[in-house]
Order: sequence, then structure tokens, then C-alpha cells
Amino acid sequence: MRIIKHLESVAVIGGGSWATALVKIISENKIPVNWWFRHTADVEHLQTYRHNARYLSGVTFDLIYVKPSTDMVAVIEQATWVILAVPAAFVESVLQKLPSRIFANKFLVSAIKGMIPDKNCLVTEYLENNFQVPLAHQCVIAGPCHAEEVALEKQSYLSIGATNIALAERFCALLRNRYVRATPVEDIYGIEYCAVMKNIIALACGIAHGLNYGDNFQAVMVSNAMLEIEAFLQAMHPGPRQLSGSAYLGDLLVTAYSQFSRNRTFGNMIGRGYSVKSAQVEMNMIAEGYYAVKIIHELNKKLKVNMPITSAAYNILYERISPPVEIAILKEKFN
Ligand SMILES: NC(=O)c1ccc[n+]([C@@H]2O[C@H](COP(=O)([O-])OP(=O)(O)OC[C@H]3O[C@@H](n4cnc5c(N)ncnc54)[C@H](O)[C@@H]3O)[C@@H](O)[C@H]2O)c1
Ligand SMILES: O=P(O)(O)OC[C@H](O)CO
Repeated sequence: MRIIKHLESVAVIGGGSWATALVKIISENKIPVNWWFRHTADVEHLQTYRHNARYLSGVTFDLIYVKPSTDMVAVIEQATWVILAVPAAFVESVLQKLPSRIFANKFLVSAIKGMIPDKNCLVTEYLENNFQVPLAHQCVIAGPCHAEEVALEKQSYLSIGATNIALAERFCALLRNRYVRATPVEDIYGIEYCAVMKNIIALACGIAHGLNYGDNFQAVMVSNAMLEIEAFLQAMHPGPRQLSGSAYLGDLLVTAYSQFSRNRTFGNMIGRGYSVKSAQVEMNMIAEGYYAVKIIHELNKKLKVNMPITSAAYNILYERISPPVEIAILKEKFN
């Protein structure tokens, strides 16, 4: 597929950290970005001060390339690519008023590392079922990459999952720059599920850290997590995949160990005794793992995969079992 960058145009849906980082990367490649926000005040702030008022506000934008708006239909209609970058829990409410054929002839990219609550499906599946976007027109953004480090222009790596590798390669070309390397990957469902599951593990690592468990325990937790992820993926979407790759293990490591991780931070608060509500209120950011624990737990009722870490997180977050008790039970299951 021939890539003519100056003919590309992108719509980004979402005003959080990851949307901000992606708009930075793409607009700095001189590709026009229509950027949808929920609030008019955020649009006006960006137009006046050239930065996002709420997230990564140190990043400034060139308004020749970046056009903010609250009119989602207009934002989407003018673009070839539509990137969804809102937390999964809000996808349905954010997209609910769109005409059903709005995405016809568009390429959809999910930057979301979460699943749709109640429907218990992946974002790619949701787009296929609810907006008739064929999988061949979709990509997912995976890989170990924190928005905060993109803002600082630290060397980062993205994996672009797609069944249509030519499409993934075309999207990679919009992202590559001095500090971002982007690579196409064929295992779209595998990396999408892995991105969901690594959030659960990071949350569990945070809980253990909050309870004063150390690096020794976390290393064992993370290595056991890889077994859990592998078993779940094989049950859900069997296929050859190298889990030591950066889209899988790499993404788990960055989330489990980074100071920037939302999921680890949220778990840490739970381990220190915060309630779910108070941890969520304190954060101003969304820990996808909280929702993912429930969804994966429900999907696993059928699959019956041995998932001790996910079960422990579920018991703590949804059954109100005390974190010290649950992690003490979990530690006996590790070798
Ligand atoms: N932040 C990262 O480094 C990073 C990296 C890769 C993928 N992701 C994924 O990107 C997605 C977006 O996460 P983020 O980190 O940008 O979010 P964030 O935690 O930085 O910000 C929260 C977002 O949720 C939105 N929001 C809050 N309440 C809402 C509501 N009621 N309705 C609609 N939207 C609401 C906010 O406007 C904001 O866009 C997630 O799936 C996340 O896993 C994030
Ligand atoms: O590390 P978190 O929990 O902030 O999640 C962000 C991204 O998924 C990291 O790749």
C-alpha cells in the first residue's frame, strides 16, 4: 500500500493523557488532527493557550494542524482515520448519539486498553457489532508506552495490531518520529486482550506494594502473571504468539513497575486501605484494570482458566475481601 502522508487526516476522540500524547505525535508529523473534547471550556483553552487544560499541559500544539471541537460528527466526517482514546467504560456513552453509518469508509484505531462493560467485549468487537466496522478496517495501538514519557519525548515503542498488515503499516507511518518506533503486529485480538490483562496484574502489584510486599514478591507475581495471561489467551484466542515481545511482556512490565502507571497507583491505594470510590476520586485518571477485573472474571466463568491473580483482585475489589487476607492466600499459590 502506497503511503501519501499529506493526504492523511486523523480524528482523535478523547481529551485524556493518551489522546494528548497521540495528538502530539501525529500533529508534529504535520498531519491534520481534528480533536474531540467533551467540554467547550477545554476547546477554548486549547485554542487560547495551545495546550490541554487538564492533562499533560506542558505539551503545546501547533493550531495549524490541531483543530479542537466538541462536534463529534464534524470531527469524524473530515478524517480518514478515527482514533478512539477514551477509557473503555465511557465508549458507549461517548459514541451513543452517532449515526450508525458514520464510520463507513473510515479506518478505526482503538488506543483503548480496556473492554466494554456489560457487553464484555473488546473495542474492536464492539465497533464491528455496533457500527459495522469490518475488522480489516481496524487497528489497535499496543505496546509499553506511557503518555507522560511521550510528552517528555523519551524513546518509546508502539505495536500496531491489525489483521490487515498493510493498514497497520500505513498507520505506523503516521506515528514514527525521532523518539517513536512503531511496528505492525498481526495478532490483533491477542495484543488487545493482553493490554487488558496487564492492567489487572499492575493493579494487583500495586495492592501488594501498598501492603509493603517488596520487589522479590512482585517479580514472582509478574512471572506468574505471564502464565496466567498465556493460559487465558490460549483459551480465548489460541494461536502462535511470542509473549516475550514488547506488545505483551513489555506492556506488562511498564505498567507493573512504572511510577506513571494508573493501575499500579490505584492498586497501591487499595493496598493502603483506600476504598475503591475514594481511590477513584483521588486519581483524576482512570484505572482500566478496575473494570477489566470484573469482565475477565465473568468471561472466565465459562473458560475456567486457572487465574489466581485475577481472582484475588476480583475478591478484593468486588467481594470486599480484605487485601492483606487475599494477598496472603495468593502468596501460597506462587512458587
Ligand atoms: N495514559 C497512557 O499512558 C495510556 C497509554 C496507552 C493506552 N492508554 C489507554 O488510553 C485510554 C484513555 O486513557 P487515558 O490515560 O488517556 O485517560 P486519563 O486517565 O488520562 O483521563 C481520563 C479520561 O477519561 C475521560 N472521562 C472521565 N469521565 C468521563 C465520562 N463520564 N465520560 C466520558 N469520558 C470521561 C476524561 O475526559 C479523560 O479523557 C485508556 O483505555 C488507557 O488504557 C493510556
Ligand atoms: O500504566 P497504566 O496503568 O497507566 O496504563 C497505561 C498504558 O497502558 C501503558 O502502556
